[in-house]
Amino acid sequence: MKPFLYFTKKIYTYSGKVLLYNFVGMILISLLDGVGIFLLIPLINVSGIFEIGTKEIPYISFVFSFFENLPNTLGLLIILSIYVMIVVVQSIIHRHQLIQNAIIQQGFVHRLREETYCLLLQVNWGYFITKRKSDIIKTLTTEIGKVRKGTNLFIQFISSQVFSLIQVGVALLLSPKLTIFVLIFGTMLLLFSRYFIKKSYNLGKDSNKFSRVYIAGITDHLNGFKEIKSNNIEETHINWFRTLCNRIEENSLTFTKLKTSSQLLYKIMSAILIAIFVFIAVKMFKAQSAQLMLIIIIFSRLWPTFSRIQSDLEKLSSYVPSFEELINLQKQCVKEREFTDQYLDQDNSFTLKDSIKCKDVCFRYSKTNETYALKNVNVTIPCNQMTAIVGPSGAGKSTLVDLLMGLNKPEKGIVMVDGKELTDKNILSLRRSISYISQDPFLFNTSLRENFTLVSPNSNDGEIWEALEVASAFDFVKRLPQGLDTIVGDRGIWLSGGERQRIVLARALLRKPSILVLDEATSALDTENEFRIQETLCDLKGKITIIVIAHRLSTIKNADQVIVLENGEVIQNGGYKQLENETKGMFRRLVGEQTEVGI
Ligand SMILES: Nc1ncnc2c1ncn2[C@@H]1O[C@H](COP(=O)(O)OP(=O)(O)OP(=O)(O)O)[C@@H](O)[C@H]1O
Repeated sequence: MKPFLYFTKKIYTYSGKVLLYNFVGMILISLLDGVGIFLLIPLINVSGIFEIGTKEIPYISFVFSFFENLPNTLGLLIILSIYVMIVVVQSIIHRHQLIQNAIIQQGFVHRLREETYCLLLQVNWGYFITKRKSDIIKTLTTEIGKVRKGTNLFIQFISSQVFSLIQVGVALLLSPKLTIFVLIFGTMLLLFSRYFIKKSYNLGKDSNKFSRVYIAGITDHLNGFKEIKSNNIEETHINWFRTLCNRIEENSLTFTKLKTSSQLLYKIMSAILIAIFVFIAVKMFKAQSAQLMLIIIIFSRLWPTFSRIQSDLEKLSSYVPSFEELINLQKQCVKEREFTDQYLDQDNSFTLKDSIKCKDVCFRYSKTNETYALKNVNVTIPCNQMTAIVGPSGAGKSTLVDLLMGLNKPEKGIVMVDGKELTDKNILSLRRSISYISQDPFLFNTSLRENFTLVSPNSNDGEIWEALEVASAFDFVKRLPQGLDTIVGDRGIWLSGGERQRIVLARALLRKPSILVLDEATSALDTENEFRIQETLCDLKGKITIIVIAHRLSTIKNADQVIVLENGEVIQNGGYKQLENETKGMFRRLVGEQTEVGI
């Protein structure tokens, strides 16, 4: 119940009074439906199919006697006119209500998507890397869709409960004993149906689990498509897929069986009860036609209500896991939010004037993990110079860079920017002045031009070509038949690794950053292009601050400072030449190894 109230409150906050009008509309439609049914009694009387003694029907018998006193044809015409009017009014309200409902629902789901997506983009990096991307995609697509359906069903459910209450009230006026009898049996059956509701919830949970495994699996397989093809392991993946699809099919069939079983049970119970009741009424209490009519009307209107409640509750229960999943994601995002609103409007005109410093910095990815990724790190990155970070794989190079950019926060120690501690107050300004290129250069699946303008919206073609020139990408882009309009494929797959790296470098430079961070960003370049990039970086020295992580040491020959990391600790720090001359240092060993293998 709680998750539904949570989203109903949200839908009300979004739509306001329109939701209430819609709610009233739904009740009105049901009421008119009820009135239409009651019209049956005078209709039967007037049409002369058979005579119902309407005087025995309490409270409303005067309405029926009004028709009885009219000439037959006139009575019939009036009743049929009222019937047509009711249907027309009901249909108009229904149409209006459906349109309003669609507007509210679409707007609500739009809001919900946007809200969740914004929350997601505001979480801290540490939390994000613990989440599986496919799970997030699933919540943002499938689960939000189910939440929309579930919320709509819940609102309909509540409105039909209001109408049921009105029906019960009318039925109590007409025949209290009979109504109480129906209510007692109905409630007993509803209690009995707890089994079905619980089962539906569990099936809903299973269905969510299967869809999570399904989306995650497909994403993994598509990402590793080349590995699958080149290692000829398609069969293994097809088998995995087949087994999962079988389980999804089974889950869906089990749900249908459950739903139909409960409905079957209700229908059988309802037929047996009506039969018993009519038999007792006719044979033992010699009920008159009007009373019989009442029994049939009350049963036929009230009993399906219980059946509907039961089936709605089952459906709603199957949606609960989706509600829980979305609420959990939103709550986690709020908890893991990187900044509060007050820090989002930071001045973006930051330029590094002195240095970024790490003072006694310690960091580990999880508090439960004993190993620190960085231990007592003390380094200074001077402004407008080139600093290289080197070390064996897993030494902590990327972790250190993430800390310098404020993506990770130190567990102990501080990071200082121009003498001020890096906190929520200045982190965004710092990041706005950084251009970062990762180990795995990423391009959006669109044209080259759009890849530039998405990052730097005000740049024109001239500036883009300039940046391409600086990044040694001018010639190859010029040769492409579509030039800047070339589409690059998923993550830029239609370009070679080296071409991708040069485009990403050009894109980073186009932003005219104050700090340029390259995390293994030139590893795929050939010697000629690497040399040209080295020259570019050399030209940029003195104008911007450059931080380079590189395994290939030739890339960092021009570095002003080299920081050598091992097992999370800084083991050497100094100029390239200085460290090369330290005979016992790791750096000299690394240089030696690379010279030997000719890197
Ligand atoms: N998200 C993470 N969760 C847990 N541990 C991590 C995570 N990322 C990195 N680590 C661990 O932190 C240590 C440092 O990793 P980091 O990526 O900084 O190394 P690196 O020097 O950049 O390595 P490489 O040169 O291979 O990229 C490694 O032991 C790694 O296993």
